[in-house]
This record gives sequence, C-alpha cells and structure tokens, in this order.
Amino acid sequence: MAVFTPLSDAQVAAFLESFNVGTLTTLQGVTGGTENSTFFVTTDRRELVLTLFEQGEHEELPFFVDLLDYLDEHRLPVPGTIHDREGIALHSLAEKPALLFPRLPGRHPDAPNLNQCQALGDTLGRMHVISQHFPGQRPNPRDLHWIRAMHHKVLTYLSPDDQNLMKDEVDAFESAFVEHPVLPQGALHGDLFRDNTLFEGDKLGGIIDFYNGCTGDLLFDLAIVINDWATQDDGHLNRERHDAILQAYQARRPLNADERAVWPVMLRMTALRYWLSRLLVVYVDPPAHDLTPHDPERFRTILKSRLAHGALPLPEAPS
Ligand SMILES: Nc1ncnc2c1ncn2[C@@H]1O[C@H](COP(=O)(O)OP(=O)(O)O)[C@@H](O)[C@H]1O
Ligand SMILES: N[C@@H](CCOP(=O)(O)O)C(=O)O
Repeated sequence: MAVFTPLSDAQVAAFLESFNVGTLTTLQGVTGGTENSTFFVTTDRRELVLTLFEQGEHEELPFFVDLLDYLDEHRLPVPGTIHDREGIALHSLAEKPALLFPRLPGRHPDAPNLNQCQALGDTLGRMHVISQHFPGQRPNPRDLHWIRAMHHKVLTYLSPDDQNLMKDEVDAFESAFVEHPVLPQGALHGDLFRDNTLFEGDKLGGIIDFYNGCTGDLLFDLAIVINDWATQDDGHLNRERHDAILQAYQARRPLNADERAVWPVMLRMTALRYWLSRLLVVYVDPPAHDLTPHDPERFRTILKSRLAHGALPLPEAPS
C-alpha cells in the first residue's frame, strides 16, 4: 500500500482549484511506493500525480522542489513540480505537505535491457554535468558519517562474522576516503534504483522519487546505480549492463583519476549503505505502516561479492 492518508474527490477537486490544470475527473490511490501517499489524478486537461509527504523532514521539501525544478528546466526527464497561479509549489492538504507533478510515462524495468541501461547511463551522466551547477545544498544523509554513526545500532543483530565484516568495512572506507582529495561534487538522486525510473520501451520517460536527493560525491550516485542495475541474482556484476551504463555515462562525464581509484570502495560502501539502512528498518526502526521491508540480505550478498571479486575494469571514456 502507499496511501496512508486517504483523500476524497471533493478534497482533491478543491485543491486543484488554485492550479491552472483543469478540473478533476478521476482520483486513484497508487499502490506502489513506501514512504508517501501517492495519487494519480486525471483532470479534463491532463494526467497528474499528487504526493502527500508522510514522513521525513518537512523543512527539507523546498530543497527537493528546487532540485526537481532545476533539472526540469535543464530538460532532464524528471517531474518538475507544478506551481499554482501564484507561483507556489508546496501546499498543504489533509494537514500534510503536498506537491503536484505531471504524470510521466512508462513502467519500472525489472530486467533492464542494454538499450535501457545505455539510456539510464546517458541521462545520469547528463544530470551530473548539470547538477554540478545546482546552487542548493543538502549534505548526503547516507554518507560515511551516517554509516559510521549508525552501524553500531545493528551489530547486535548480526552473526559474529557479519559484525566483523561490517566493522572492518567501515574502517576500510575511512582509510580509503581519507587518502583521496575531494571527489567531483554535485546534486545526486541518492536512490536511483530501477523502481525509481519509468521506461516506455527503451526510452527513459522519467526519473522519480528524489526524496533522497542531496549534494555530495557524484560517484556515490553512480555506484548505487551499478549495484542495483547491473547485479545478477548471485550478487556478481553483470558485465554487459555494467559496461552499457558506464560507457554512456562517461560519454557525458568521464570519471577522473581519483574517482577511478576509489570506485571499488565506493561500490562496497553503497552496498553497505543499503545493507545497513535495510537492517535498521527490520530491527531498529520498523515502519509505522504495514509494509514488507526490503531484504537486507540482498546487499550483504552484493557487498561480499564486491569484496571477493573486486570491481570490473572501468570502460575508458570515449575520446
Ligand atoms: N511523476 C510521476 N509519474 C508517474 N508515476 C509516478 C510519478 N511519481 C510517482 N509515480 C508512481 O507512484 C509510485 C510511488 O511513488 P514514489 O515517489 O516512489 O513513492 P514513495 O516515496 O512512497 O516510494 C511510483 O513507483 C510510480 O509508480
Ligand atoms: N531504495 C531503498 C529504500 C530507500 O532508502 P532509505 O535509506 O531512504 O530507507 C531500498 O531499496 O532499500
């Protein structure tokens, strides 16, 4: 489920009146999603998405609005927020912060083909070129500082071997990142899994769910993508998908020598980031609603595979 706050047709019809989007014809709660209440809204003029924010820091919403609008203005396939007749995007509905978006076309790819991987790499590379100039700031809430602080909370739930694995990895990340200068910075999606993209055939129709969006190491975003998009069921990297994404990405933004040097560690760190966040959901801070948590084991498997086999060779940037 992903409608935690039900809305009536009358509530939404009244809400739409301050926007220049037409009048309500249908309202449908969206069953996907895990954090916010999402509705597909159809008017006599267009298809929209209405999101009510159920959790998270509401004072951070203006950052997400600004980031989405900035990327939209630069022609990235993201849902730029819809502003009302007075130019305001962020509203309140049923006592929750509310945003209205265009409904983007497409479906989440479960097993992305190589054209889809290429499209994703190309768009992410383009986004990272543009996002380096985004003026907003929001420190990465899931970076090494967070990992270091939070991993203590789950150790007690792990086997002795896994405790050692997690502690040794956190130490290894500290050493690796201390030795390297600052990596290229910019705004990140922060959670660019397949289920945060929409494809129409091979065409990337949209990147959604920017609520982990932040500013920090661009490489962090790319490593999240490779771990989700280019990992086989056994946790090993899929070379074809890996190369399709990275070649297309680097045609837009070649990785520099520092990024290449820390790449294997960044793959491990972002794998541990999800192992840890999923363990926290299962053991420490379960969701208030009746949702099935994501499986932490998946990212322990990925971490162990990256440790055992390292990273695949990075394709060279096209000259
Ligand atoms: N702009 C959009 N266009 C089309 N579908 C969308 C859009 N925004 C959200 N959705 C749909 O709603 C679902 C839940 O949205 P999402 O932002 O991922 O919610 P949550 O933050 O609760 O995970 C998505 O998986 C997608 O199917
Ligand atoms: N896509 C993530 C869920 C979002 O991460 P979080 O750190 O904001 O909980 C997953 O698959 O675990």
